[in-house]
Amino acid sequence: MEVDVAATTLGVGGDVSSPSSLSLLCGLSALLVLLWAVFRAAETCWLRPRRLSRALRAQGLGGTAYRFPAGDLADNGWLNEEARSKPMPPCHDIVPRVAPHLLNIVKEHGNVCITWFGPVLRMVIAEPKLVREILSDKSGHFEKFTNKRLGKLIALGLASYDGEKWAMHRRILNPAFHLEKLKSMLPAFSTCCTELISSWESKLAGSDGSHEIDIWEDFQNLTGDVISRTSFGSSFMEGRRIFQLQAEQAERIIKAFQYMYIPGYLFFPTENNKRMKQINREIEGLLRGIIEKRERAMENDGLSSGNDLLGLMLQSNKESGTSRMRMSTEDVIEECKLFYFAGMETTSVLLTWTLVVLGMHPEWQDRAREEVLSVFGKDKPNFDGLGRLKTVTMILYEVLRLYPPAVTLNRKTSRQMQIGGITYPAGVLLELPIIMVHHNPDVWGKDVLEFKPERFAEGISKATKDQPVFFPFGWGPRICIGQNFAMLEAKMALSMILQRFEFQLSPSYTHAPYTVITLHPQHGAQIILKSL
Ligand code: HEM
Repeated sequence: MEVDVAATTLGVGGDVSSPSSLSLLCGLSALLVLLWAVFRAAETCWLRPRRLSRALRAQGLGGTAYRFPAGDLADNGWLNEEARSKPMPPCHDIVPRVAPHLLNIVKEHGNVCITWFGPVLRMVIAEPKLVREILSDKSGHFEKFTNKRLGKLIALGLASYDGEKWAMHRRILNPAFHLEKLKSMLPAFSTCCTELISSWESKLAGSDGSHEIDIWEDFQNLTGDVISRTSFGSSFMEGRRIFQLQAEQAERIIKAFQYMYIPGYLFFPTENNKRMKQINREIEGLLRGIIEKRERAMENDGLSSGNDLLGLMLQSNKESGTSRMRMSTEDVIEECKLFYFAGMETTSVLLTWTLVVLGMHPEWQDRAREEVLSVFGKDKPNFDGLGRLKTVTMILYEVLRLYPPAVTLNRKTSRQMQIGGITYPAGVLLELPIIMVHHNPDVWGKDVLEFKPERFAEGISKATKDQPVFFPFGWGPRICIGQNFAMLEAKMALSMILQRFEFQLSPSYTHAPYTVITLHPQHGAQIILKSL
């Protein structure tokens, strides 16, 4: 009998179901997968970045890897123990502390340069005009870059989509943020602020007339409550639970973030990874419950969708035409998750720095209070009055300039394109350090590091020498959808505080801004409150 040795060895033409052939097939497949994985890793981490780097360097661009201060990157982003323990004077020159890595690179290589985050190549673009050009995105060819797996654990939604999906979501969400709709949410804002004020008043009642308070935590609770009430109306208690879970999730994400350049890291069965997935499941379950309950009420009982963000979003979705032009329940869940992530911490950061800065500059605190009392007296602030607060608006803008909650923004080139005379291949990640643009003396003047709300006396467009380069809420088509919401909330809270209290920084306060996704006060924000 003749045996086809080659066919048998390879399992071709032989009995493929025999154990040895099967294991050979499995072995071959595993080898192919391994080869593919090695190729992908080499392509992503080595070949592609090097190709991009060569193309950019050939045009005269310089750069180096991020040089962090030596030491751990463990629990707070970029600062090591030594840098962390050093208090900084209460000045507003915070870039060396919050973005030393970017400052070093830009100092050495100029406002447009190459850098590396692990194996990932990024372009740092700190040139104000170019940042504006990129955010304006006239060509429509810039994309966001989001780690979709990590994003899913936080929130995907509007902020991470591109192209048609983004346009559809933005169109559906826009009506919920119109000023008229925000006006109807004002009672929710003032209810939450009243709760905060009452808790401060009761602390003061048991004291000798002044009391130290850490506003950082209080403002996070306030803005979390505002999002819960304005998003979910009567279901806001479930909203509160979501907000607690989201807060824990944010901390865990930060822990995971430092390992994210390891391929497949989120699949490792670490304690942190497992808990993040568990939290995400619980949040999604709660949100699905709230959404389905609301949809049932709208369909079966003919109830109106309500004037909260969820109701307005569902209503707008319903009116959006065919199902292809509508969001699915999963999409709505992601958008609700995003409201917390995009809207809670950013606004609490703004309020915190505002009180800290007004503690450093009591003359502006007095001016703001005078204005608030002249518009509202001791009455509850109303929508029209909040729109007339000029000094308060100037103060909030100046705080957003010096302490932008989102320190850097990012984009990706979706195809080859020219920016500032340089040709960028497709797929280049662009890091836009907003904080450096906001602290650039060439556009803001020599007094750039001083707190001078008067630079906004004639609005944003006149605050800088040339075109506006004020980007706390981004710019262009992807400008923050919640900016009016946030400004209204901040004005309401600040007005109610100024009506009742005066405050100064506590001696126990250490000025230590640092970035953990947004710009936090590292050691809290302790102020001393006195009743007026
Ligand atoms: C002081 C408070 C806030 C600040 C500083 C802020 C900042 C920003 C910035 C800088 C962007 C643009 C990101 C980019 O271009 O890459 C953005 C987008 C966004 N923000 Fe805000 N935000 C604030 C409050 C809010 C609130 C209260 C909400 C919702 C309740 C919100 C929801 C969003 C959403 C959904 C986007 C994505 C928009 C899009 O991509 O089309 N933000 N925000």
